[in-house]
Amino acid sequence: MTYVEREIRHLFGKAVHSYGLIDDGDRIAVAVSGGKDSVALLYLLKERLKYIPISYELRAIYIDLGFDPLMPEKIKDLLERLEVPHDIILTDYGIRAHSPENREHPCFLCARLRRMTLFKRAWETGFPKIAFGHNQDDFIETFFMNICYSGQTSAIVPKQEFFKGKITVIRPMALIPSKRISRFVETLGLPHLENPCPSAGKSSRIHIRRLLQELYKVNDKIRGNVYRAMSHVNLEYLPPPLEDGKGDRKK
Ligand SMILES: Nc1ncnc2c1ncn2[C@@H]1O[C@H](COP(=O)(O)OP(=O)(O)OP(=O)(O)O)[C@@H](O)[C@H]1O
Repeated sequence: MTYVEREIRHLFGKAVHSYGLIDDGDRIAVAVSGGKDSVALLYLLKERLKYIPISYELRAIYIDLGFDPLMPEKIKDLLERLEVPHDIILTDYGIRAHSPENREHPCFLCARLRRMTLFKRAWETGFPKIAFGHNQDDFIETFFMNICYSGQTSAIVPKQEFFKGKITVIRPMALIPSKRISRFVETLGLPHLENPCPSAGKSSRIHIRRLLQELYKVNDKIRGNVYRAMSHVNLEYLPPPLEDGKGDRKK
């Protein structure tokens, strides 16, 4: 086994255990876009079943966004090669998000519609736990995006409940940097597809990504430190909200 394979399996297992992501008997819908992250996620979730004492059921869900008519067939082929039962849902969300009818950023509308459809299908098919392929860089970039563009300290989380616990979202790739996933996918020769979205690689996230890459070049500990900083918050050394009026943080 290569170093990257060992490393990825270790980080994946660490996230699953530390954040309590998977229970015996879970029925997990895996949100698969066909990109490297979600393909690696599906592969790792399936592979783990062979050597862990608990069991769970997997079902992949792909939401086609209407950009490329060949995509659904390509995804079907990919999911058949990975031997995972799947649902392919055809929509025009990507096209609608890029049409003049939409006044907001295409990514906002598209992501919202995609998520709603994913939740609905997962719930209807009896797979109330949904796994997403967000990697460690996605966590960090979202953290900086929210600070820079929304003025709030928040990010995405490894485990989150919706609708009073009816749906649980998990992100088992939380501790794995994007580049390591690419290396893993290439080493194992896992099938994956390019994202056909015209906005892919054009969002304001790219500026943040470039900035962070520069920082990581200076010191490779920065990535891990930023990730840790998201769960080590010292509120006493952060200014209270201005609207509070008393200079105190509400208890
Ligand atoms: N069209 C889709 N259908 C189903 N799930 C999706 C789709 N697009 C994205 N997802 C899910 O949302 C996660 C984050 O989406 P994002 O657009 O940030 O993809 P990404 O970082 O390029 O990941 P990937 O390499 O898996 O495409 C994906 O890893 C996947 O789990």
